[in-house]
Amino acid sequence: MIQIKNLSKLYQTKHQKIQAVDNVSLNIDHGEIFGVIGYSGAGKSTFVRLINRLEEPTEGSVVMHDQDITKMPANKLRKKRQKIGMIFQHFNLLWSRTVYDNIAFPLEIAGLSKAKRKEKVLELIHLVGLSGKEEAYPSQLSGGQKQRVGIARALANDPEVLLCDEATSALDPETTDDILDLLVSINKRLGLTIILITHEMHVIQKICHRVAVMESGKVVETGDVLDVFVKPQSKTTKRFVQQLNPLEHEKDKLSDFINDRDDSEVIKLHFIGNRARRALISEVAKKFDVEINILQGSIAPTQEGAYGTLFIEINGEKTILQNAIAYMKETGVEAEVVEHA
Ligand SMILES: Nc1ncnc2c1ncn2[C@@H]1O[C@H](COP(=O)(O)OP(=O)(O)OP(=O)(O)O)[C@@H](O)[C@H]1O
Repeated sequence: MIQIKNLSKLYQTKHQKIQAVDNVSLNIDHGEIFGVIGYSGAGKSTFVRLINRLEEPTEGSVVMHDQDITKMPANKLRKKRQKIGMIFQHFNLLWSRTVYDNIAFPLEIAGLSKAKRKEKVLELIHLVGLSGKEEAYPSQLSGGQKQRVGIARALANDPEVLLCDEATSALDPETTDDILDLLVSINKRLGLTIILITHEMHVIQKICHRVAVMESGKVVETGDVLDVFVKPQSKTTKRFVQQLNPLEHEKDKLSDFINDRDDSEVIKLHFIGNRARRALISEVAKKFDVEINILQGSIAPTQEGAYGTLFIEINGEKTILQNAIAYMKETGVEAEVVEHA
């Protein structure tokens, strides 16, 4: 487990003090994919760099497998860092070295023999799907391939933790998905703990088990990804969740499709996990004397199951309508009545 306690970073420039990370405390479990999301300037990069002490904290501690990283002397820290892999938005590859030599680099530093290096590098190249590209230079690779090299290099010394600093932000959506799939498969195959920072909720939705939302250096919300999606508490989290369903915050757009009769209600349904498979709408329509108009909906897979939202307008006699809504709530599907214009 990684225990982060009261971690803070204050930058003091000539003209101002910036509290980049402000008293952050988190526990990250072994083998989980933990996401940190925030807008630009929230303190995400600083936070992730405090974990491996690329930045020195002003206060607080980072305890990784019972070792306090913040108190380690330089030589011990150097050794420990070999067990903390890191990948970056702009890959940070050595441009004059081939794919093979980039991946071999951390193994050279760790003092592995040439034969051992070769064995490990070829295994990693296979793992990240770059077989055949051993002799290519970074300039001859696509963005996704460059990041695969970055991942292989980060895994060279069998790390306990992989830190990902906006690792997919420079990639197109399709390549982003490929890299995220690769991270999930590495997490499963190697049981590797992954901490990733991002400003995209899609990344959190697709691969994270838990998420922390950062704002002005503080963690304003944290929890299981599905819980945070269904019941976002802070304003910032709500904005991030809306990224997944951009139409949702444009409620006035919905109103174009609403009949808005006296005997109608607009309901937002949240389907979580296996409940997303239930044919709830046809069930309700058969069971109750109501009419249901589907306004809009979306569904997204997460690591903990599917998460879907559906906006419906439901018409019927008042008591029947209330009974139908109560029935939907009883099934465990979150149903909230939406105020509309
Ligand atoms: N070396 C530094 N010296 C002074 N201020 C810094 C330094 N690094 C970061 N900051 C400031 O700390 C705050 C947090 O920056 P940080 O890069 O951690 O945020 P972020 O959430 O990663 O944003 P982005 O996604 O834009 O990189 C910002 O106000 C930034 O200007």
